[in-house]
Parts: sequence; structure tokens; C-alpha cells
Amino acid sequence: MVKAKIAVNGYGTIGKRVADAVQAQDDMEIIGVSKTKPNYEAAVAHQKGYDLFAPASNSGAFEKAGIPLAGTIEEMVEKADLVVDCTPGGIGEANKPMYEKAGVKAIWQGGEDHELAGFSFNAASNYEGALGRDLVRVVSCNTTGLCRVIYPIDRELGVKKVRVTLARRATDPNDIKKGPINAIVPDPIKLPSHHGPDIKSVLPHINITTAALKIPTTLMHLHTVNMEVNTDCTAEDINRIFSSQSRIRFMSQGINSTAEIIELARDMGRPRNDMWENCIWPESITVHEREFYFFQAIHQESIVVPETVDAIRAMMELESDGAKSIQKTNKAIGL
Ligand SMILES: NC(=O)C1=CN([C@@H]2O[C@H](COP(=O)(O)OP(=O)(O)OC[C@H]3O[C@@H](n4cnc5c(N)ncnc54)[C@H](O)[C@@H]3O)[C@@H](O)[C@H]2O)C=CC1
Ligand SMILES: O=C(OP(=O)(O)O)[C@H](O)COP(=O)(O)O
Repeated sequence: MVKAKIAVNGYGTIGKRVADAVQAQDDMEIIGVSKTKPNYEAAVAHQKGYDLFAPASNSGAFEKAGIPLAGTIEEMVEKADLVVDCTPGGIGEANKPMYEKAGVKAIWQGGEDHELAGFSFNAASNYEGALGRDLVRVVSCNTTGLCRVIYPIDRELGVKKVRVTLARRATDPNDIKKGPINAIVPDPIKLPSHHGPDIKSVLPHINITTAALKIPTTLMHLHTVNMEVNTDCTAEDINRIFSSQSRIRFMSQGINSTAEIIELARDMGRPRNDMWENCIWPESITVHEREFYFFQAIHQESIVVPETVDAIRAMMELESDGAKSIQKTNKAIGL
């Protein structure tokens, strides 16, 4: 089988995980990853066998550091069928002309606006809409986590409205630049947070409002979700619907915190302690009339990774059935 040629532009928190997940599939392969600076991540990418590309202006720094380059970012893009842009939020937009010039398909992550790609993706919610597309945005980690629960509930019970409060991790574990250290920050102060409008970019008919806070932790986000549905239901019904989703995992056996979820991922031998699934506490599912509540935790560093693989498969038309792609992706990465 000829594999789809995938490049990762921006080998950071998301990019390195996307590269490994793509490489684990049998219908796509990584032809290169890019770094701007010759740091430890660049060295590890090289050790792993990835061809490394960098801006032409920085090639001297790589040479000095003894990290071999395979070429410039432009040359990497030319070689690819599809580029996954994993540069920091707001940076990826400037790369659009380069992708268009090379005639390659492109995926951006949730730090970019919906309008950049014109199509926002979540595998369970709208896989078929991405078939054959040239440009797609995979929505952010929190938005992905919300789409995964809203879509199946809407399909089975009809969603009347959703209200979510998100406690967002302040920054990623490797990031020494950002805080807060000793504060809880309404972020943004003006409601709604971007997550509600982003959900509507995937599921336009959902009535949703979101409020978000940043808290001094790096491990995971935690959502308090409140949904009103159009059909009478019990906690068992909600539990059954969530149980049918392969990317939802129930938390039990003494797991009462995000810290223990990460320890579980470590104990399971997950790469980089990644928890690709939404982590829902079934005990928290509480139904009152047609309204219910629950808590879920979201591992921000990894949740969008399987979705990105599915987005590639849809755009490259390697599989027309979303459910089959989800299954294939899960199996290859060990989910
Ligand atoms: N970290 C997270 O929790 C999540 C991030 N996202 C989104 O994923 C995207 C990437 O975020 P992260 O991986 O966290 O960022 P990051 O800062 O960890 O990694 C970005 C990488 O891009 C490189 N880079 C910077 N400028 C570049 C340029 N002009 N050309 C090529 N490479 C460049 C950096 O050196 C770094 O290796 C953003 O849109 C973000 O909003 C989505 C879900 C979760
Ligand atoms: O996509 C994410 O969060 P989000 O869904 O709250 O935008 C990631 O955790 C990145 O968030 P950041 O913009 O705080 O680094």
C-alpha cells in the first residue's frame, strides 16, 4: 500500500505526539518534522529517525549543535501530501500561503481560528464532512472533549442546552514561562470562553455557553458539564451512551483526581503518560428531570492526537467511514 506522506510543522507538545501516532498507522507515514531551534526535542526527533527540517536562517545553529538537517521547512512541505501544522496558536496562520504554493493539504490545531481552514473537525461528530478536504482545523483539547460527549447524547436524546464550567490547567508540564503560580484566573473574564463558539463550529445547532478559569496545575483540565436533553432519561441511560464511545474512559477504583489519572496512564505504560480518552467519573452523573451533570477530566497534551490522525485519514480519503477510522487509529496507538 502506498502510504500518505505526512509532515509535522512544529515538533512541540502536540507535534511530537502527532508524529508518533501517524508513524504507528499502516496507511500514512511521517516524511519529516520541523523545529526552529536545535534543542533537546530536535535531538530526540533525530534519534527517533525522523528527518528534521528547519528554517533556512537557522541551519547554521543546527550544524553547530551537531544535529543533521534534511532541508528547509519549505522543502519538507514540498515533499508532503499533507502538513499537520502544530506551531503555537496564532503562528500557523502565516504558513497558509506556503502550503497553498506547494499544493499540499493542511491541518491546523485549535489555537487557530475556524475561518483559517473553514472546517472544524471532531472525529465522532463530523468525520464525513472532512472527506477529501484540503484544509481542516482540529478543534482544541477542551472543545474536542466536549464534542465527544455532546455528539452521542444529542444523537440519542436530543440536546436542548449545554452549560459548562472549565477549570483549565494553567500551562503544560514542560512550560516554565507561564503561570499562574498562586492564583485562579477567570480566562477570559468576558463570557463565553472560546469553547462554546468552537463547539458550534463543529455542531452548529447546539445551544451552549461556556465559562473558563485557569488554575495552578499542569496535568489536566476538568469540566463540570450540565446538559438538558429533550427525552426522559436516567443516569444508567447516560452511562450506557458514554460506554458506547471508545474515546471515553470511566474513572473508578479509587481514582479521585487528575493526579491519579496521570498515574494510571503511567502504570498502563502509555507513551508520555498520555490519556487520549475523556475521563468521566460515572458516580458524578446526576440526573434531575431532563437535566444532568457530570465531571470529566481532559488530558490536554494528547486528546487531539487521535482526532488529528482521523482528520488526515478523512482528508486523504483513506477511509470513508468515520467509525472505522476511529477504530483503526485507536488500535494502532494502543487505545
Ligand atoms: N498544548 C496543549 O495543551 C494543546 C495545544 N493545542 C494547540 O496545538 C497547537 C500547538 O500547541 P503546542 O504543541 O502546545 O505548542 P508548543 O509550543 O509546545 O510547540 C510548538 C512548536 O512549534 C515550533 N515553532 C514555533 N514557531 C514555528 C514556526 N514559525 N515554524 C515551525 N515551527 C515553529 C516550536 O519550536 C515548537 O516546537 C496550538 O494551536 C495549540 O493551541 C491543542 C490542544 C492542546
Ligand atoms: O487547546 C487547549 O486549551 P483550550 O481548549 O482551553 O483552548 C490547550 O490546552 C492549549 O491551551 P493554552 O492556549 O492555554 O496553551
